[in-house]
Amino acid sequence: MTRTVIRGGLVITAAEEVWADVLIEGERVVALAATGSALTQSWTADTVIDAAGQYVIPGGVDAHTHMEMPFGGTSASDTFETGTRAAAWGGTTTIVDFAVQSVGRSLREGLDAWHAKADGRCAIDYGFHMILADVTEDSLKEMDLLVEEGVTSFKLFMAYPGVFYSDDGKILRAMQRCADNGGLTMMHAENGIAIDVLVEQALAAGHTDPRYHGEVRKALLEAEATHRAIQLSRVAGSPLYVVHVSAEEAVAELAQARDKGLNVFGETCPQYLFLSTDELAEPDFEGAKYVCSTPLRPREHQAALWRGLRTNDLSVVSTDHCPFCFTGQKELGRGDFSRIPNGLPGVENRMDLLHQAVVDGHISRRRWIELACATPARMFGLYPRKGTIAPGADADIVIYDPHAEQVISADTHHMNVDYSAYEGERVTGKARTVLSRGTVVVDGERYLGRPGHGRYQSRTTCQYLI
Ligand SMILES: NC(=O)NCCC(=O)O
Ligand SMILES: [Zn+2]
Ligand SMILES: [Zn+2]
Repeated sequence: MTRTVIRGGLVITAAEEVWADVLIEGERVVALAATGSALTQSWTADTVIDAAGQYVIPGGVDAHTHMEMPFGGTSASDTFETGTRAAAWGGTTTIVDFAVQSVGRSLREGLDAWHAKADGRCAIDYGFHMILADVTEDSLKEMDLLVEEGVTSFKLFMAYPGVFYSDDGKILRAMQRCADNGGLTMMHAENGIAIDVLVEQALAAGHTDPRYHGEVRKALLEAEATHRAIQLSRVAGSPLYVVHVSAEEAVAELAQARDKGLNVFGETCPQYLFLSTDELAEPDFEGAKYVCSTPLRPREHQAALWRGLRTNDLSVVSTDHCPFCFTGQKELGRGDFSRIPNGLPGVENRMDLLHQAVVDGHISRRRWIELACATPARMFGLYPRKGTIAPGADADIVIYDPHAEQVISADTHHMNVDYSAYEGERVTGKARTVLSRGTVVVDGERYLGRPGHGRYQSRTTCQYLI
């Protein structure tokens, strides 16, 4: 079995920071010991990676991606091959993507379709959540089978009527099922019925520009849906994970629920922390690049998000990576903002943007790892195989240079999309060497990974419940 030693770095996990050497055998971490100790001196290895002056962190776990998802009359532009390669470049070594049930079809068909897209193509490890687009007696029964086979989380939509939307009755039934089978309900919490009225009224008034996307998808309608989702989950007795939280008022709903000791969790995304309605209002239809749902909010909301990340009212930062090219895809919505495909690229940028948050003093180094690696792994049943560096864990490890300076740009990124949402953003820190299950997949400017290295991850149920 190949032995690799990573020497001299600062190992950072959610629990501690320690100057330690890491011994890897094959695909797993087998030991950690203080740098320079007699024990580590005795370790022999086929490969020695010098991490002096660097951080040694667990590979990122991005629990919210949409590779090649059909949406808005087109398909997300990253395939599993290109998207997972870009993730690796950015220091993410596991994604959990959303398989989609089509209306009138079974969950099994949806899941099989996602395996067909992903299997044999991913550069890094991957798992699936299931989007419930059609809650029926049959699909409710199927949920139990999926949980048994390791698809343990289900996304429901209070938004997008006629596409993914479920009414409260369907949501309650799915939540009740999760209460029985241990699944975790993930909620897109926006009042889509009310939003559609406002969309119609905005278009009728000639308000067609991308910025109106932000105006009709009101913070109060995110907060209302978040509140309703929480009450429904209480009635059902099931845990709840609210995805892509962007509004201060929604964070307040989560905080109130969590103060009661409920198993209610929140996720936010870098776009809500670093971008705002200022970008959505860019002229010449450029704002379309920033159309996603929930929408970007006025900058004043960001303080509540950062606070939530510190207090754990928000527990996870995922990307909701759902890229659409500006040319030919976002352009579908010229003259009608409601036809702009919803979603932003970001799977490559998350670890760096969150490190910038460390540099800026918003969060600590350990909290960075907790939000981006450990908690998503726990939340979605991947821990401690993923999300930490410890004996027995998969050797998904990033040697991270905390002093590297970079400017984010579409000219240099690896995502298959023709713009960057963070174009020109200066960040300090960069993944230097990335290991996926013991294999070096990125080494400086060299990509050494391959499609098919990534392995499907069957997941246990949520390990984060109170
Ligand atoms: N978020 C977004 O705009 N697109 C992806 C689909 C979703 O997560 O709702
Ligand atoms: Zn969503
Ligand atoms: Zn999403």
